[in-house]
Amino acid sequence: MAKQNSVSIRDLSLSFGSVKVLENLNLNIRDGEFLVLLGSSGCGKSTLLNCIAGLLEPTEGQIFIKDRNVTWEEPKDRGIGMVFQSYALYPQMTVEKNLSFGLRVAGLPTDEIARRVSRAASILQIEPLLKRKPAELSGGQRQRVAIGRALVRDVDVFLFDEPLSNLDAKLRSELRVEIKRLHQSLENTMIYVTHDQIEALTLADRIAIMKSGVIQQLDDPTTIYNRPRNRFVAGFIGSPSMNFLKGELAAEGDGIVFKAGGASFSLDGYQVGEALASGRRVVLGVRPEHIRVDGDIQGGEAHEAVVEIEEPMGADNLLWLKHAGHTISVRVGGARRFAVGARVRIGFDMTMASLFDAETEERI
Ligand SMILES: Nc1ncnc2c1ncn2[C@@H]1O[C@H](COP(=O)(O)OP(=O)(O)OP(=O)(O)O)[C@@H](O)[C@H]1O
Repeated sequence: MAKQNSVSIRDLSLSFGSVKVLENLNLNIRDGEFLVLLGSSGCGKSTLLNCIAGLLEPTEGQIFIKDRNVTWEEPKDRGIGMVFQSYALYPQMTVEKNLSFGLRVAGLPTDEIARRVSRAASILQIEPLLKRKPAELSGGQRQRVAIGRALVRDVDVFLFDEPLSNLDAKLRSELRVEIKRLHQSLENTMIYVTHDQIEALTLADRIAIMKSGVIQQLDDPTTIYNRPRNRFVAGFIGSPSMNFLKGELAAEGDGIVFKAGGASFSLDGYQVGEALASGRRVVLGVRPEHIRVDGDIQGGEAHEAVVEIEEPMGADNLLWLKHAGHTISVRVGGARRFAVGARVRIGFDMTMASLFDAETEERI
C-alpha cells in the first residue's frame, strides 16, 4: 500500500530581497520516511528546512504536514521537533529541566512530563546525565539532549539541521548510528539537512540533492550513487570523486565506442541510436571501484596506465594512475600494493559506468 505523504511542499519560492534562494520547489516526503536534503554550502537546504519548520515565511507556495496546510502556522503548532547544529541548551538548567522545559511551558501535567522525559532519556541513554548541567557534558552528550528535547514533544516530523557538524569524526559516526536506530524504532518522518555525503548515504531512505535552490535528483541512495542523473550529482556523491573522461562517440563495426585521449572503450549495454550518434561529445563517468587492475580484470579490453601515487588506507588502497592523458583514481583491496612508476593494465567495468552529454551534462 502506498504510504501517505507526511510533508508536502508545493511550488515553494523564497527570496531574500532580490536574491532567489528557492524557486518553485516541489517535494513530497512520505510518512515515516528519512529524507536527507544534501548539498554544498549556500544551496538553500537550511532555508527549505526553516520554511518547513515555520522559522521562515515563503514568498510563494504552500507547505502541508499530514494533509494540513501549515504555511502560515506558528512553528509550535506544526507538529514538528527541530534539532539544530548548535545544541541551544539552557546553560543554567539541568538536563532534566532542559528536556521538560517546553512541556512545562505548554502546561502538561507533571506525571505526563515525567513519563516523556524518562522515555526520551531511556531511548537516548542519557539517564545518568539527567542531573548534570550542559557545561558538564561532552559535545555528543549535549547533542543527545538536544535530540531528547525534540523527542519529548511527541511530534509527527523531526527536522535536523546538520546536527552532527560540531562533533569530532568518531562521535559523529557514533551518533549517526544512534539517529538511524532512533528512526528505526520510532518510525517518525525525519528530514535531515547535511552537506556530508556519508551521512546522506547511510541514513536516508531517499536523498534530495540540491544545487542553487533546485533539487537535482530525488532518489534512494543506491540509485543516486549508481545512476546519477547529471554530472553534478555524479561528482558530488562518492569519495574520491567519480572519474570523468571527456571524449566522443565513434562508430566501430556494428557498435559504438567511446574515444578519449587516443584510447577506445566499447560501450557494453548501450544501444546505438539517436542518443548515441557517432561524433556526439560526451563525458564518461566511472567510479574508482569500477576500474580493475591487472589480475582483477575480468575479460573485456585492458588499457595501459602508470602508477603516479599510492594512498594505502587500510581496508583499501587508492591508486592515482596516468592513463591516456587523464589522471584517474582506482580503488583496490588494501593488500594490493604497487610501486610508483609501475606500468599496470586497467579494465573499466562499463556496465557500472555513466555517460553524460558534454554540453547539458545530463545523463544519457
Ligand atoms: N537572511 C538572509 N538574508 C539574505 N540572504 C540569505 C539569508 N539567509 C540565507 N541567505 C542566502 O540564501 C542562500 C541559501 O542559504 P542556506 O542557509 O539555505 O544554505 P545552506 O545550503 O543551508 O548552506 P549551509 O550549509 O552553509 O548552511 C545563501 O546564498 C545565503 O547566503
